[in-house]
Amino acid sequence: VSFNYNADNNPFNRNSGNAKKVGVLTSAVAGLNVAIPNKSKSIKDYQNVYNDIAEKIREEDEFDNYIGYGPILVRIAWHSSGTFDKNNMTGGSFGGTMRFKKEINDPSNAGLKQADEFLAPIYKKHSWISHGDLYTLAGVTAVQEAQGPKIPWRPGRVDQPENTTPENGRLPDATGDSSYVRNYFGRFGFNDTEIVALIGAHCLGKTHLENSGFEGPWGAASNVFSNEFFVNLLNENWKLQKNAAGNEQYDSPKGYMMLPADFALRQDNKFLKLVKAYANDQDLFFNDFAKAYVKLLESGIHFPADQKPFIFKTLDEQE
Ligand code: HEM
Repeated sequence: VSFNYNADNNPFNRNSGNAKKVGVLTSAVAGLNVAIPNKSKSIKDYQNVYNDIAEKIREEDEFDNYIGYGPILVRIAWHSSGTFDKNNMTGGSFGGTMRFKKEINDPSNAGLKQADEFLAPIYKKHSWISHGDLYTLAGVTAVQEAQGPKIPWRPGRVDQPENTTPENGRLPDATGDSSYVRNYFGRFGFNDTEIVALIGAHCLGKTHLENSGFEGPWGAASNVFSNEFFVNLLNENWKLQKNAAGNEQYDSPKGYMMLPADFALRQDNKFLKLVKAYANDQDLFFNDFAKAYVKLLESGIHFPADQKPFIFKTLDEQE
């Protein structure tokens, strides 16, 4: 693959017309955004950002009835990446466009302003970092600090102007069935393993009536990253019922919930096989999740071959 500065001859390049102005290197072949790591920054600088996010998660542990900010940071990292469309190479985490009103006000992003506000002082202190790097690094920090797997992470996303903000409506519909879910993630090029592993992130946090029209947590340990989502999906006694907003969700006697799109993983034989494998083997889940999450956060971005990923230490490992 060769790269050049002239984005104007690439019909798929969303920076067409202003790429020269903002100085972004783009791939003439694939339409990928090329990461430009800040040469004056080392892993130490990014570990400092990681530590500030991690310490703030610890300090503000009362958020959302003591679930804390971890889950909502994982969600903002995923939603800032989840706008990617490989068919026209638009959207994704590269441009940091979640910082603009149009994207943060997408009904699918309801509630994520709280994550943005949480990150504002971190950005103020480390204002050399791009928004795309900050949102994705926050998602990496949150998974690791919740005792999840190590997530190798690469910097170099570059803030893009407001007119590159993708249109609303690119995030998934929680009422979808298994073919909807498979088809939706096909837009990123994800296979069944990647799809099922990614949705296992629903071990974290909860749904909120005021955000999504659904209510309740997926399990008991909402701020610990584990395979509990899969264990509960298989073993709880689920009942489809209408919630207070009039939307159908699956509820269990223990007070857990599943979205129709979560439950779809039980209703398709190929998905179900993976659900069982992850319920039986947390290490397998951690391994597959880490790979798929990296791919999600890097959707639409080309990283130069010599750009080695950073692996951050957790706060516990630094004590
Ligand atoms: C079919 C795909 C998916 C659907 C339909 C879906 C839908 C939802 C919905 C409706 C909520 C509740 C939002 C609220 O009411 O506050 C939610 C929360 C969440 N989602 Fe997903 N999601 C999907 C995939 C993912 C993926 C791929 C990840 C991450 C890798 C993820 C991570 C989370 C997390 C951590 C929360 C909890 C946020 C909190 O506690 O505030 N989800 N999701």
